[in-house]
Amino acid sequence: MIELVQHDTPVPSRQQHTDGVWGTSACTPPGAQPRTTPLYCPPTPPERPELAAELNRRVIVWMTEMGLASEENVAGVHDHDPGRGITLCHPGGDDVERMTAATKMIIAETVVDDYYCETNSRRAADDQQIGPNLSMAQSAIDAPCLTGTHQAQWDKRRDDDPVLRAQHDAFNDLKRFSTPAQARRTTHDIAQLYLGYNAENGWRLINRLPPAWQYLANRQMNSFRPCLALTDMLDGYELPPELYAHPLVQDCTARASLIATLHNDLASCEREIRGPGLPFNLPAVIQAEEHIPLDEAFVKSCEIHNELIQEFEADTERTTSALPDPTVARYLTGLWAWIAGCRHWHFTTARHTA
Ligand SMILES: CC(C)=CCC/C(C)=C(\C)COP(=O)(O)OP(=O)(O)O
Ligand SMILES: [Mg+2]
Repeated sequence: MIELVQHDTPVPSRQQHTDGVWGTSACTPPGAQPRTTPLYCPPTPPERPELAAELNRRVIVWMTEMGLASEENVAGVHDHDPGRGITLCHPGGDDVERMTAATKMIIAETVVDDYYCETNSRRAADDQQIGPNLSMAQSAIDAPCLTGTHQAQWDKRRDDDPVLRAQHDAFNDLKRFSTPAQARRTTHDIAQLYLGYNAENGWRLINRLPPAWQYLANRQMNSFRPCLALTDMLDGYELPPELYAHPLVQDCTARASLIATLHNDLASCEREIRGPGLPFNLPAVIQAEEHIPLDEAFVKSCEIHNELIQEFEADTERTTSALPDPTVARYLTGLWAWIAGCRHWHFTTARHTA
């Protein structure tokens, strides 16, 4: 039985006034203490700052080799602090090489989002290449088998693009520590991730946010699943393919991935609502669907998170009862650890609190 504790989470009070001026909303009278709402999660894991700094140092060196170490991107690494994220989400992890490979994957998957999908300075406002770009990003980790001439053309295209080169190189590094089945897991999860990226773009093109049910179904794919599913590789064991593919384990992995990604939604929602383009996070979706203030939508989002985590408790108990193999319990403990670390990482990293 996992211990869940109440993490009092600050409720955003900022919301746009009718004249577009940001300020303290009427919900929080000046001088009042910020409102909080409970988020139920396992306890916060320990910090390992030296290891986190070493992982960040290593990935910045790697980004330089990939041609991705612009001043903005390096500053972004320090704000995002993926090295700290990996140490928090893998509290038992002690293999620096494996943890570096996992940190590279976070960078690689984030740059695909930043360069090919998000509304920002890296992407032309009229860019319509998300589909072809995501197809190439997937090919960079799931190589096409072409004729010699075409293969050479694809290899050159991949190597000429820092984003594609980063996918290819990070995945090759990950494969050094993965069984073929674990590597195939990652390939599949990232293809799903790109489906999620593409769906967001579809809503961006029509400038509409989806209803909450549809947003959450997509967020389960547009999620940290490629990271959570590395938990056995990082700890140097393998959940056997037939157990990983078991529907009960699949349900646990999917639900844990959604829960962890909602931590991103909650922690980043104010920044995203203030930023350019449609804000893709659960509070913004609920606010738009139910026509309620941001703070109420945020509280409802936390209630959905808490309901999901209760479901996840039931999922894991059902799964360990049905599948008594100790490797299953070890894997599920890794999913819980990812949830615990992800919450703390997101609510304390500069990327979301600045
Ligand atoms: C590292 C990884 C597998 C990410 C996949 C899902 C993803 C892009 C996020 C969880 C980030 O969410 P978002 O697009 O909201 O970005 P911010 O970090 O909030 O800017
Ligand atoms: Mg976000």
